[in-house]
Amino acid sequence: MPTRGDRFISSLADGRNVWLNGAKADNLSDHPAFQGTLGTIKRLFNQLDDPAVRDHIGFAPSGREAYAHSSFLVPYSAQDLSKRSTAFNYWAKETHGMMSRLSDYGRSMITGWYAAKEQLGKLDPHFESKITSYYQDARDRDLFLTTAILDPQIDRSVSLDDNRIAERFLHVVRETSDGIIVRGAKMIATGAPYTHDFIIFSFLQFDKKDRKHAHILIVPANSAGLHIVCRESFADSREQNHILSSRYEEMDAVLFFDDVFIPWERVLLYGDSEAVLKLRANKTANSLAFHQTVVRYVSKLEFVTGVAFAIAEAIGVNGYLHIQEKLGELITQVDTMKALVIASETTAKHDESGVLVPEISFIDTARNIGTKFYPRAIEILQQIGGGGFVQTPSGMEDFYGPISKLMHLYFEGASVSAEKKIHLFKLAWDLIGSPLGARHELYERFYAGDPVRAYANQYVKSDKEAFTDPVWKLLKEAGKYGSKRNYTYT
Ligand SMILES: Cc1cc2nc3c(=O)[nH]c(=O)nc-3n(C[C@H](O)[C@H](O)[C@H](O)COP(=O)(O)OP(=O)(O)OC[C@H]3O[C@@H](n4cnc5c(N)ncnc54)[C@H](O)[C@@H]3O)c2cc1C
Repeated sequence: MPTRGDRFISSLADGRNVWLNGAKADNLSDHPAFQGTLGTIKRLFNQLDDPAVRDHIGFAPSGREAYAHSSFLVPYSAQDLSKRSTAFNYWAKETHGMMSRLSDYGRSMITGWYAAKEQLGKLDPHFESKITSYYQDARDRDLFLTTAILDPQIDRSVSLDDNRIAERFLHVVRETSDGIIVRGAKMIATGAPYTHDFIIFSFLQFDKKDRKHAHILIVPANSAGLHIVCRESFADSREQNHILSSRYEEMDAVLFFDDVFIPWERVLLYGDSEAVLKLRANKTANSLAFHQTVVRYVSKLEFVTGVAFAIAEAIGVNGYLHIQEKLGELITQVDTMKALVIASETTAKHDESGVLVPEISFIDTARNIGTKFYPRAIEILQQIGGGGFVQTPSGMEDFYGPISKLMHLYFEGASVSAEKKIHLFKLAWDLIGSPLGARHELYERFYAGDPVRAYANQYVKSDKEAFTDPVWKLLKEAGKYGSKRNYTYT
């Protein structure tokens, strides 16, 4: 009997248009660009049917025997929230924080919209029934989801008032009694080649007149006219040399919508720019989804820290003060991120529908600070390993023969054999110097949106008087008691 993972793999043979290196990639599970990653996902999916671990990752929805992933669990209690967190943490640990879009992010967004359906139902009379049936379908059929939110990077200095932009950003070209037809493009969808459905909306600040661009859609990956255009693959099947690239290449893609039909039941909102902005900003969905990103991030920082410790020990530099200072800095990163996760969970509050929502201000802080932590962590790794990363040969096994003895002699480390040291440095190079490693640094800088505007937004959204009142109060008191001059503050 096929396993859940097998069913996931075979479901991808559904006629989707995945483009790689100028050609259509048909058999994804056998394709060198995808097979390692699909093997990883298959293993994770199978865990949901393994009695030894499934309770860490999933739950049995009422009336069903089969487990669903806990990203579909609507949290009403601290226990539910902790179950979600445990599930995110479990898959993140299994993949060393390197797979950011195992669909638990997209699934959490759908779960949030479903959980807040009564409030959100005010935006559109059909929203509640659409999101309810989609949520149940996605949960019970293990649908793999990802988001594609950004509009194509053509010319960021102009807006929809420019026709060149308006025509290329995703918009509705026709409405029929069965649905809408959309044209345009979206960047970037991580995990796109093996996703079932894309959650599509825009970061644009819409005007009322932008109704054709204002929509929130769920688009099946095999929709006719949809092209999934992948970047160059960073997968490398040489497991010993590229452990991370061989199993965690998530793939990013641009989506071309060449007149794609979307049935009304998958059009969550359309035409009302204000309603779209409200749904997009929904705190319940955003908190549940963003919570996953931060839990995942902790695992990644822990992994980088582990690699840094191992490198420092392997070459005997861990006794130097400045190395210890840098290793200590990595621990402060891990602890800061963990503390923010704990803070977001312990200060969670119930929304109007009784859903227990993690505190988003701590999550925003974690996502923002994370854009600086990861590049710094990689910099520390470089400072610790120095030239060791580029002296590493292809692998000891390639050198069995006349210089084998010399290899063992000269590649030996302070505390490890030459073989172990080479493996460790190759793993670290995959993290800091391979195409996959470079992509990860970019990812952590940008996945949560433009970091500059995200930081600025924390100021814009803040309760400014809570900060400035004590300042004015102190000045007022000082004027009254501490100065001969007569200040008058109003
Ligand atoms: C590896 C990777 C994977 C990703 N995966 C996904 C995904 O799965 N789903 C998804 O939806 N998105 C994904 N993203 C996209 C991500 O959300 C965007 O990269 C991010 O929001 C920044 O947008 P942009 O890349 O279009 O940069 P731009 O908005 O084009 O910004 C480029 C630079 O110009 C500046 N700039 C541009 N416009 C302005 C302005 N108006 N005001 C001030 N400064 C400006 C920015 O500060 C930045 O420095 C991914 C990104 C990366 C790098």
